Amino acid sequence: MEVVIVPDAEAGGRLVAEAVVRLLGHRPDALLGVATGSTPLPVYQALAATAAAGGADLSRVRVAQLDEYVGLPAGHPESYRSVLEREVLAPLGLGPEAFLGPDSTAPDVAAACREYERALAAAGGVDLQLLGIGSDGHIGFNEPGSSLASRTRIKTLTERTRGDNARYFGGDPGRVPRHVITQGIGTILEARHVVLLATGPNKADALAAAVEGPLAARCPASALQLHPHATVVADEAAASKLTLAGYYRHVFAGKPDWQHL
Ligand SMILES: N[C@@H]1[C@@H](O)[C@H](O)[C@@H](COP(=O)(O)O)O[C@@H]1O
Repeated sequence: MEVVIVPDAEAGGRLVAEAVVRLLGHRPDALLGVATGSTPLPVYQALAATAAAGGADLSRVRVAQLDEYVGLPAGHPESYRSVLEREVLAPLGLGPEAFLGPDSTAPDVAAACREYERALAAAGGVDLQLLGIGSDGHIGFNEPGSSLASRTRIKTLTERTRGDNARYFGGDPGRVPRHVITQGIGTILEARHVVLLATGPNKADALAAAVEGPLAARCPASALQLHPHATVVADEAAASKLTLAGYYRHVFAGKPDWQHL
């Protein structure tokens, strides 16, 4: 796992956007796995700015959803599909044909999860998966205790995650859906490159457990230790509890020009 410590969220966004642009240079129709939450926003903003300046052709890129609430009506402004339409598809100039996601309003949600797995495989798999990290170490909506081999399925949110996400529901954790669909940890690990972003002091404990703790279902993000091409991009605050931070900085500072993220 490569750990890159950046001065702030914007610098992290630029770095990851550069990796996406490089990927699109040799795979213009790459399938980009996109996460919601506040953390990846600087990536989407940097990508949109690069495209607007003529530095990237996003016309053929495709995006795949990581997770979704269950129980919100189609088109609800806080459904992750709506969020991704606002924060990713619209700024990148992509239409609905570029989008892959599970149907969380299907009468048979379990079948919709299986169907989404099939759709991801039929699309050739995810080339680069962007991830944030929950304060409890979750990735996607794989809460602590999730099987490290799990596939796309229904999960129940912890009260902590409902509390963290209450800010999108008028501050009321009771309005945050209890159930969600998430790509499984096994699904996420099939992406060819996984990039986890972490910013802010409230991610420091989770990030330390993910990067330097034991591989354990207790911290779902620790599963990235198994991935052959995983990159962690963290700001100083999120990286503040990494005991090997000095080594990570040393590695990145001495990285050969030809070796990209
Ligand atoms: N399901 C999402 C995750 O994909 C995201 O990583 C996490 C952190 O969000 P934020 O980046 O806003 O801290 O929130 C939600 O629970």
